[in-house]
Amino acid sequence: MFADGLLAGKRILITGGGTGLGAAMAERFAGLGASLVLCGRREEVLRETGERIAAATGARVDAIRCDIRDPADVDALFDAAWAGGPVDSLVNNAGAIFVARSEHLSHRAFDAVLATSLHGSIYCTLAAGKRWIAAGRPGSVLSILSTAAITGRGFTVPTVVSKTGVLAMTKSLAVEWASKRIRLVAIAPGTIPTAGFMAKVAAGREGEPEAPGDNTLERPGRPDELADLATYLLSPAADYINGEMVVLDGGRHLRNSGVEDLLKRSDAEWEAQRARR
Ligand SMILES: CCCCCCCCCCC/C=C/C(=O)SCCNC(=O)CCNC(=O)[C@H](O)C(C)(C)COP(=O)(O)OP(=O)(O)OC[C@H]1O[C@@H](n2cnc3c(N)ncnc32)[C@H](O)[C@@H]1OP(=O)(O)O
Ligand SMILES: NC(=O)C1=CN([C@@H]2O[C@H](COP(=O)(O)OP(=O)(O)OC[C@H]3O[C@@H](n4cnc5c(N)ncnc54)[C@H](OP(=O)(O)O)[C@@H]3O)[C@@H](O)[C@H]2O)C=CC1
Repeated sequence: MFADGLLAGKRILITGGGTGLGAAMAERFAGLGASLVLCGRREEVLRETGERIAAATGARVDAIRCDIRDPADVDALFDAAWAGGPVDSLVNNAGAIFVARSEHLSHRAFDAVLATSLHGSIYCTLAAGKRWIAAGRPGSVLSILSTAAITGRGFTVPTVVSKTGVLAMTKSLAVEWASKRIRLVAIAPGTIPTAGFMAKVAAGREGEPEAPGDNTLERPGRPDELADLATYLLSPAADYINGEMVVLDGGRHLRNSGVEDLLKRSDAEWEAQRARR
C-alpha cells in the first residue's frame, strides 16, 4: 500500500511498543524503513518484540524499559533514545483502562489510569518537544486516543478524561509549536480486540468484543488498519494535517459510544466484573 522506504531515515519512539497496537505500528514503520525505540515497563516483552521486528525487517530497534508515569524515567528514556540518534516522531500509545462503575472507583484507581494515559503522554510529549526545540529540529507527535474523546463514555471515566485531555494537548500544542515545525495529530480507534483490550475491557466476552451491529461495518477493527493510518499520519503525505484527531471505528461512534452495552449490565454482571480485577 505504501512506497518502499517511505519512512527510511526516520527514528520513531513508540510508548507501549511491546504489545498490541504499539507492536503493530512498530512492525509497519520498521517494514517501511524507520528505526525504532520501543518502551514499556516489561523488559522481556519489549526485547521479544524488538528482536522479532528486527529479524523480520532488518531495522534497528532499541528496546528501553520505562514507566512513563515517572518523569525521571521518561527523561532517561529520551536521553537514551537520542544517544542512538535524534528521534523524529513520538507515538503516545501506552494507555490504561478499567471498566467499572464510577462510584466504585477510589481516588487511587482514578490516579492509576491518569498517571499513564494523561500524565505519561504529557511527560513524553514535553520531553520530545524540548529536545526538538533546543536542537532546532522538526518533529511529530501521534497520540492514540479514543472516540470517547468525542462522545464521552460512562463506566470508563478515568480513561475518557485522560484521552480528552490528550486531545486538548494535541490541539493546543499544534498551534503553539507550529512555528517550531512540530506537528501533533491523533487517532481515535473504536474496538480493536488486542490482548490488552480483551483482558481489560471485554473479559468474559471473548467471542464477541462488541455487540453485533455496534458499528456500520459490522466487524471490529484490526491492528494493521490502525498501523496504516498511523503510517500515513507520520509520513510527509500528511504534512498539512495538524491538531486533528482522525476516527478509525467503522462508524461506531455515530451509532453509540459503547455505553449502551454497559448500561444494560445487571448488578450480578458488575459484581462479576469487579471480582475479576
Ligand atoms: C464488551 C464490553 C463492551 C464495552 C464497551 C466499552 C468500549 C471501551 C472502549 C475502550 C477503549 C480503550 C481500550 C484500551 O485502553 S485497551 C488497553 C488496555 N490496556 C491496559 O490497560 C494496560 C495497562 N494497564 C495497567 O497498567 C494497569 O491495569 C492499571 C494502570 C490500569 C492498573 O494497574 P496498577 O498496578 O497501577 O493498579 P493497582 O492494581 O495497583 O490498583 C490501583 C487502584 O486501582 C483500583 N482498581 C484496579 N482495578 C480496578 C477495577 N477494575 N475497578 C475499580 N478499581 C480498580 C485498585 O483497587 C487500586 O485502588 P485502591 O488502592 O484504592 O484499592
Ligand atoms: N484496543 C482497542 O480497542 C483500543 C485501544 N486504544 C488505545 O490504544 C493504546 C494501545 O492499546 P492496546 O494495544 O489495545 O493495549 P495494550 O494493553 O497492549 O497496550 C498498552 C501498552 O502500554 C504499555 N504501558 C502501560 N502502562 C505503561 C506505563 N506506565 N509505562 C510504559 N508503558 C506502559 C504496556 O506495556 P507494559 O505493561 O509492559 O508497560 C502495553 O505495551 C492504548 O492507549 C489504548 O487506550 C484506544 C481505543 C481502543
